[in-house]
Amino acid sequence: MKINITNIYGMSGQSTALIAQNETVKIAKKLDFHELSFYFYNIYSDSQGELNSRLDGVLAKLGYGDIVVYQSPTWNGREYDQAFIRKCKILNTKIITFIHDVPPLMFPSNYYLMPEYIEMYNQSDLVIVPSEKMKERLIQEGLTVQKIMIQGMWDHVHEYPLRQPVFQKKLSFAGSVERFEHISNWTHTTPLDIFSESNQENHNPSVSFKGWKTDPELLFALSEGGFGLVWGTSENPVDEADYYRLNISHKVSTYLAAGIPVVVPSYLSNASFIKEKGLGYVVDSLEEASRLVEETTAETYQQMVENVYKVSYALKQGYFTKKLLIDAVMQVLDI
Ligand SMILES: O=c1ccn([C@@H]2O[C@H](COP(=O)(O)OP(=O)(O)O)[C@@H](O)[C@H]2O)c(=O)[nH]1
Repeated sequence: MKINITNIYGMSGQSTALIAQNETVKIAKKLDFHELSFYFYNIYSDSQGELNSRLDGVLAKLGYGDIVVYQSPTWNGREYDQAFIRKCKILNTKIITFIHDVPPLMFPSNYYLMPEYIEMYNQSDLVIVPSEKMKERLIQEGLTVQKIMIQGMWDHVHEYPLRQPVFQKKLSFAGSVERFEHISNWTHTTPLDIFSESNQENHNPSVSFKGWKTDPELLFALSEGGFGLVWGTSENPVDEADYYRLNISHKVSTYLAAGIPVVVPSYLSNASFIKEKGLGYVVDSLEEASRLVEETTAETYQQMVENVYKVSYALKQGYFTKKLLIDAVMQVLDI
């Protein structure tokens, strides 16, 4: 019996979906998982026969009774994922569905697809969901799988030599200004560095655009000091779409892996972890975010950096994912 894990290729290197799946596989390989690779393409250009042959190629190494960790979705459309699951079932594999994103919840226009996604999830022996809130939501939608695990945190694996963060009253935001549009209009006291692709001309003196950085560049720049800001797609939390509350944020892990404390909205699904471990501030508005950073003393900052250091080690080594994957496999094996 082998343990396999799916992966995706062919998307833009700036796609967080691709980064998250690739990173999970990098960690899983350290645990001797075998990779099943999907290419991102327009599946509607395939006939049924072509799609079938393509999947047979992907599954060539899959053995009867193996375990498959299916990183969901493949982003090739539900028909592709459904065909993949059917093939896994023919080989009597045990399926661990690792839900990264739930397309019917991401965009209201896709909500009608929910029954089909729930049906796919229900074929699993175990489901990994990002948060407790997502678990509750999917159960409401009809999820019946008995074994459900909560992911809670992304890892951010790296071995870059970074700096020792220095106390600065500064915030950094690493995320697309197209998606988090309001962030460029930041008007609060604390200066904000934005790491994003952007063609906007910047006339805002409180904001400094740093451009899109590669992973080592980004982590090095963040490690200089200050705080990492996490915020949803709406400036006002009451307007925030449900999805950001159900998911877990990648940038939280990026900041922590760079060694800096974070400022996160109270609706973030893992806000309580940030609070309990003293990794930064949990706030209800951007005004509060700026105010708390302004009020921070050098001693408080140093204490936070020390707290972050321990979590940072775990994230850099991929411990959250390793633990999750090992626990998931043990559970489907009833050990
Ligand atoms: O200059 C940049 C800015 C962002 N990122 C990556 O993009 C992620 C943020 O993606 P997203 O905004 O989708 O994260 P989330 O909304 O989940 O926090 C970060 O964690 C980084 O890994 C990067 O590599 N370079």
